[in-house]
Amino acid sequence: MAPVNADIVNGSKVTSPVKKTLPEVEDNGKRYSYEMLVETANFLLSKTDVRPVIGVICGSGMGSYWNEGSLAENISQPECIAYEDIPNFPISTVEGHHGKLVFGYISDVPVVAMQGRFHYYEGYPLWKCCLPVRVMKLLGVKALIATNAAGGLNPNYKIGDLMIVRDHINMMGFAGNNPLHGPNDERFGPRFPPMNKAYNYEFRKVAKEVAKELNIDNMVREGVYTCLGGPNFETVAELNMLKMLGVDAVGMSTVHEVITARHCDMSVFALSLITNECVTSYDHDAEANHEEVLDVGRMRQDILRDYVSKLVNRFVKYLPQNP
Ligand SMILES: O=P(O)(O)O[C@@H]1C[C@H](O)[C@@H](CO)O1
Ligand code: HPA
Repeated sequence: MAPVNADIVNGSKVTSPVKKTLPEVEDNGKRYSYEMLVETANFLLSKTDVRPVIGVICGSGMGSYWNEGSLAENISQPECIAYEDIPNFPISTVEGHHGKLVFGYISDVPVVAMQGRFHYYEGYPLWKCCLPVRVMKLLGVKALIATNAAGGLNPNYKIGDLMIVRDHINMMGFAGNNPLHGPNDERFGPRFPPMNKAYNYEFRKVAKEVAKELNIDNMVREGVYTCLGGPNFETVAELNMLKMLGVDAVGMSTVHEVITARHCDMSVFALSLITNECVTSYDHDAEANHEEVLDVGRMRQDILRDYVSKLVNRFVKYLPQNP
């Protein structure tokens, strides 16, 4: 029998979305202490003079790469630090997620942006996916803006719409998989944090006002997001179940980041870009795919950049002041 060529499948060259080999993606039960994250934060503070007050996580195709016109491109005086150069940081493995922290200014507000996030399906445990959120907290960040690409389950949503996240359903948490699972360090937050005000009311109100000012309110919705483990897209039966539960948009991120941010008392705003229609009927031919997700991200990058920039500018006045 001829030896198997790992690069060739069904006669064609494999174009794997994994762009980097993972040295050790498993956590092996090892958790990072508060002191290790302080070390990470101090390393970053020694590399830049920017003292960010807002953190932005760029979702798939939503500034997760450095593209002319993207949200990340709109950061002025940018100082980039690759994840692989940051002590204790994971690395990005997903196509369209660059793997850099960008320090700089949006609308004159000091920010730090993640160009590329970490997903559970990459092999990282949830606490490690959310490690950057805790690092942001230690850097002095007071508010998190998490963006994501998501499938539209609400039948009124169209591809290219933006959904302000009003609330989430933590499906993975129902099965006991939670970023706060394990020993609690009170220096970050309480053992039992509330989640009924996870998505800041003022931020959502302002976001709807800004949508009107930018004349994009016809494409801005507000709804409920859920995160599944991925990496496969959902079955028809799964989507119909989620629809019955009141989910408007389905993705593979954000929920655990928001839980981590709220645990350490950061204010949160989240925005989903509807990149595809969720297929809820067996008669439907369409199949979800990552290329479409990235394409819609590119299609909406100008609107998203302008929207998030204005939001940053307006959110500042709602940030908690130092005691
Ligand atoms: O990082 P986000 O949540 O924006 O990425 C979504 C979920 C998967 O990673 C990917 C699927 O295309 O897009
Ligand atoms: N399902 C899950 N995650 C996604 C989708 C989807 O349809 N689109 C973009 N990310």
